[in-house]
Amino acid sequence: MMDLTSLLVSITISLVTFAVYKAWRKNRYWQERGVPHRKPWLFLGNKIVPFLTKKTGGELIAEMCKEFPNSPYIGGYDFMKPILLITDLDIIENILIKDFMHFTDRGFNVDFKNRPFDSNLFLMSGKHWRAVRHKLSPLFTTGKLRMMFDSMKQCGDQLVEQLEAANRQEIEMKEYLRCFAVDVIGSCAFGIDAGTLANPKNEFHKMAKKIFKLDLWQIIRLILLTTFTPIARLFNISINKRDVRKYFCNIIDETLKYRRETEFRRNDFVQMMMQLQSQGYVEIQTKDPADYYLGMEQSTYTTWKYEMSDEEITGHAFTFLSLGFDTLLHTMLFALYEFAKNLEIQEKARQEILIEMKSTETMTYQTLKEMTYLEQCVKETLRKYPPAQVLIRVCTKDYTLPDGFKIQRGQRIMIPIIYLHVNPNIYPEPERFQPERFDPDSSLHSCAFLPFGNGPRICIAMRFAMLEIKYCLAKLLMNYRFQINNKTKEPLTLNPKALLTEPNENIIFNITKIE
Ligand code: HEM
Repeated sequence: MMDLTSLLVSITISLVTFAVYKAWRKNRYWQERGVPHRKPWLFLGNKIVPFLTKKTGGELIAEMCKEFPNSPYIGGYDFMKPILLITDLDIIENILIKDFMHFTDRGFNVDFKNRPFDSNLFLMSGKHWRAVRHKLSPLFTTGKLRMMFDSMKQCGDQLVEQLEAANRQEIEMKEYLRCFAVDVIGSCAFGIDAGTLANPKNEFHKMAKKIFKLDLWQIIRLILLTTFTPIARLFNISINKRDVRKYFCNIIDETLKYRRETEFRRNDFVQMMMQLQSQGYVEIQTKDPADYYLGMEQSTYTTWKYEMSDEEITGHAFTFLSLGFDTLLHTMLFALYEFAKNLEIQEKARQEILIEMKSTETMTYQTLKEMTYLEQCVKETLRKYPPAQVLIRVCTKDYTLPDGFKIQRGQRIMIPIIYLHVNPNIYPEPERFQPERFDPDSSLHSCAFLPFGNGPRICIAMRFAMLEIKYCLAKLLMNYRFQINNKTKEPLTLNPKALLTEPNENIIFNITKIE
């Protein structure tokens, strides 16, 4: 009779053999469909955790795309999940814009019903996303941006005051820019004076910095949420760190309570969301109760009512906060770096700013709008250093590509922004910083420049982000000249441990005050 040890050994061997066979079968997915792909590793797919390499996840994906320059789409494996990478601009346009109804979601599976504090437009799907997007879009109209501009200006004045107080010629701008961005979003999202420019060591700044800090547990959480979604749901995994969420939720709760009790009003996201909440529910007409609004072939309509709760307001305010500084801070930092490397471009941008400022006492929303060359410089920065390196979609309704290839419902799609933005066929000499690429009369494909995505799921805060970046750069260029200090280690590389694009090296500037 077989003893217990032999039994356990045979069971283990059988299980391992079965797992290896399953992984091997999965790894043949693209081969069986005739889609060009790089050979995956067993269980790990193509994405060897960026921690083990010196490249970011996006750079690894771009390398794969470069291997097949003539293919409009490429197969890849995220662990054992097949992903389809799209590189052809016309197909991208169809997916993001024209045939959006087949690709409405990003494929996260977050349980918002039981975790309203995790409410995050980026992660939402289907009818829930549509209702919330509809509710939140009015937060970013021109009128609202003009109102927020005043808060930005106060922070800009403080930024220059702090730089003057530091009175240094050799400076790392990163922490100053972070404090500026944290104070702006603190003011615009919650209506509070976060005070980080005045006191960079305060708790608000400490917690804000932690949001995007990738530790091992955060990486595991992200892998579970993106690749093993049923497990994430089963264990009620949250994308946010517990202490960070608790800290900011308390602030927002207190703000809501205070405003209700005192009827105090302020032009910020919290206030605007309270107003939207008091306007009542959004009614969404959907055709198929099983597949919500994607079931276009169904003939019966159903109505779904969506109302925003206090917990959701907190969740959205927290989302705005978390997305509202790392993206902006690094774009401003990379822009200053490029200005410091390209002194003629820096001077041209400064002259434009000074000319626009001649006819006005202080900088206004309108003056900033007239600074078109500065805007081109920001766009060129976002081309070279897109904060998000890929766009994500999931196929929500079966779809056929122009060549007859069928994308099945549930298929995950990635659009490698980081590859498109340095493709020499789209942008000749991609390494050069050349704001002229974005001249108003240049004819770029609608999906060649995607730092904010495109289509109905484009970044909801794009105009807010552009406004803040332009304002901060204009304020700095008016007051200082920037050059690279030779202690900066070049060429710059990207930090493989960061979720968003950021430099691995400390960028040190020599700054000179303009009298
Ligand atoms: C330079 C700054 C920023 C960049 C480059 C950026 C980029 C992006 C990108 C690439 C997406 C996905 C778009 C798509 O899938 O098509 C996105 C979505 C989003 N962004 Fe931004 N973003 C920036 C700043 C901000 C700020 C400041 C906020 C909030 C105040 C914000 C809030 C959001 C939200 C809520 C979404 C989800 C939209 C939806 O799914 O409907 N972003 N952003």
